[in-house]
Amino acid sequence: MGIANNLRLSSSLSRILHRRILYSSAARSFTTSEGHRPTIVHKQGLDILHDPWFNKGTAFTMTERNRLDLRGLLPPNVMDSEQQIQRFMTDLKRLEEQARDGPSDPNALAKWRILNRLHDRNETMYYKVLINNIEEYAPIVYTPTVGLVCQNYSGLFRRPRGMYFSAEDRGEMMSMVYNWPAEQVDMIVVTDGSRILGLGDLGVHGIGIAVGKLDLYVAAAGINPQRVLPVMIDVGTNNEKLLKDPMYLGLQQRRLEDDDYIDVIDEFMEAVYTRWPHVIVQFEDFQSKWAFKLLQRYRYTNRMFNDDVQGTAGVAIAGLLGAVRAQGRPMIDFPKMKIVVAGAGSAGIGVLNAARKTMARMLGNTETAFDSAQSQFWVVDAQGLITEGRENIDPEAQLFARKTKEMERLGLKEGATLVEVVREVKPDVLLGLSAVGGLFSKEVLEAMKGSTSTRPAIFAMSNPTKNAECTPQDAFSILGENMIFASGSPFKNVEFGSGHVGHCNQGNNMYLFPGIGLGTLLSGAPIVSDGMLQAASECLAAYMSEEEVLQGIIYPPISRIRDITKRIAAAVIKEAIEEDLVEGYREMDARELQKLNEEELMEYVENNMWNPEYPTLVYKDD
Ligand SMILES: NC(=O)c1ccc[n+]([C@@H]2O[C@H](COP(=O)([O-])OP(=O)(O)OC[C@H]3O[C@@H](n4cnc5c(N)ncnc54)[C@H](O)[C@@H]3O)[C@@H](O)[C@H]2O)c1
Ligand SMILES: O=C(O)C[C@H](O)C(=O)O
Ligand SMILES: [Mg+2]
Repeated sequence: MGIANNLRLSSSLSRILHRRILYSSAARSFTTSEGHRPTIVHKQGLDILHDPWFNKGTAFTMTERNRLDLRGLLPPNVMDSEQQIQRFMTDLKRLEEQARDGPSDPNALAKWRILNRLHDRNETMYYKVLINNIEEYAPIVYTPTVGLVCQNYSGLFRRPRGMYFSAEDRGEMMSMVYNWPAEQVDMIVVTDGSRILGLGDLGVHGIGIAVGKLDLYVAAAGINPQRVLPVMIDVGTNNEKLLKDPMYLGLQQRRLEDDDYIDVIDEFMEAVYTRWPHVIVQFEDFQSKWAFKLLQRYRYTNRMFNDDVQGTAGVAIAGLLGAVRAQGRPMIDFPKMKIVVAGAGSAGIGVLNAARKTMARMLGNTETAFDSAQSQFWVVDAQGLITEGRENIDPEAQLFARKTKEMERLGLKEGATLVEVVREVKPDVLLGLSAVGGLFSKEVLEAMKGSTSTRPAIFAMSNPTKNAECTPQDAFSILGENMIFASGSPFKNVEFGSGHVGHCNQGNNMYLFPGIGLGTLLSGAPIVSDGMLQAASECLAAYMSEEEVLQGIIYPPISRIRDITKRIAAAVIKEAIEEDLVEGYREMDARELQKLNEEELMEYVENNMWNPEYPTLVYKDD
């Protein structure tokens, strides 16, 4: 704190000095190093970016950014006004093209723009619109449209939202963090843009994901929008197109690696926790090689979690338990399920680890229980079935490598194809987190007909829509009305004509992360423990009634997201109390929190959720 305060003092001192120089030089018609007579402004930071008279957006020079406390509030690439206009015009023209050959909803981007403009003008109204119409607009501000937004970000960028820390800012982050105007920040969603949905490395344009996730934090969890902060850490990009694109908004250099990379993330973490010691940091869409390492690095000392690894795991477990119940079987039959997983990245491995632990717990947590649980999974990645025969196997996937001898008995070899695996294993569940659209081809789905389950389940969890492993139409048409279907992106239910409906569940981590964040915040727990994550997942699993699961409805509709989030937050707090992790929040201290019964806990959560209502404003000069 001491260092931060000193930095802060010295940065305010330099601001005053700058101002003096500006004033006196203006009085003497002094010219700047840029050769122009300066315009005196009485604003700094976000105030100047939000003022159409003075705002220059990405054209603020580095000198001006330093002088006006703008560092970190804009993407790092400085552009001249010609480049800015070119970027704007390219985007304007693209709108016409999108109307012709755009995504399934040709108006999705136009809707995003209109909502985004409302967000800039009137935050209360924006969230009221979003909450009241969540079913219609979640797919615009969140998945899948948010993916398209990130892909088109250089054209869509207008007013910055959130903070940018780049590799060029090393050594400066501790002071830059004070450029953010809010004294309190509860929730940060941070990405390095390296794996945006299933769209790959989108570099600095990945900031859209952090913005979209935080929109759900406000809409679903009632986190105060004045206390959320989307963050992009720009360590470069390995996307060849972006490296050459003159319109790219980020650093045009290859990604930092090894210790250089870790140093940047460490510096960012130190800066934000110094200014806001109680903030929760959600890591989002980091490529898997960093997702796991960073999670291990910070999870035991910081209030943080990785949504793709841990949030996805919880949502998948809840859905898998739903699929067991949908067969009319009790949840404790879960360890008998045979599960084929396509994709062994951050999400796939996260799901596998959590599912293995859940099964082992149900079987008594003994060594044999873990062995037996492990044998329920077959994992296929880009190189096919993972066995012990795999060379250079990822350490995270090692646990799930199948024994060569056992596989030979099934006629399967190292690297066997997905269709071969499905044909031989006859799994209850086929779950995709591969980011490969259409991976569950006709052939694979035909092979699933051999499933030994009375209600086979397909989880096509990859995002956005085009990356889904299959559509519900494909799955239901081949596997019949009785199957269970979930997808990461929203799809419409399938009508069978006979009045019967094939229910399309949205298996997306949006059902968990808002409740995990809110519960952690209100408990004051210093870390997000495995138990808290498990409690969140169990709460989601228990949310659906017997009648609903029997109809194949294993996740709630998004219209109920605020209600489920509230319950999940309460379950997370309850678990934190049981683990003696609570430290309280604001006027609710740990001891009082421990005394609350379940009903009071729900009330406590509800009372701390922000609602989009206009407050009465009174002017006070300070
Ligand atoms: N529904 C959700 O809530 C949710 C949550 C997290 C991630 N996701 C989605 O999951 C996908 C993967 O995310 P990730 O972080 O694990 O990505 P990742 O890049 O870390 O992993 C992708 C994995 O898929 C494997 N793969 C590639 N081609 C394959 C093929 N032909 N057959 C089988 N496997 C193949 C790769 O080898 C790798 O193991 C993304 O589309 C992401 O949007 C969805
Ligand atoms: O962002 C989403 O919709 C879910 C998930 O976090 C993903 O990376 O796909
Ligand atoms: Mg994600």
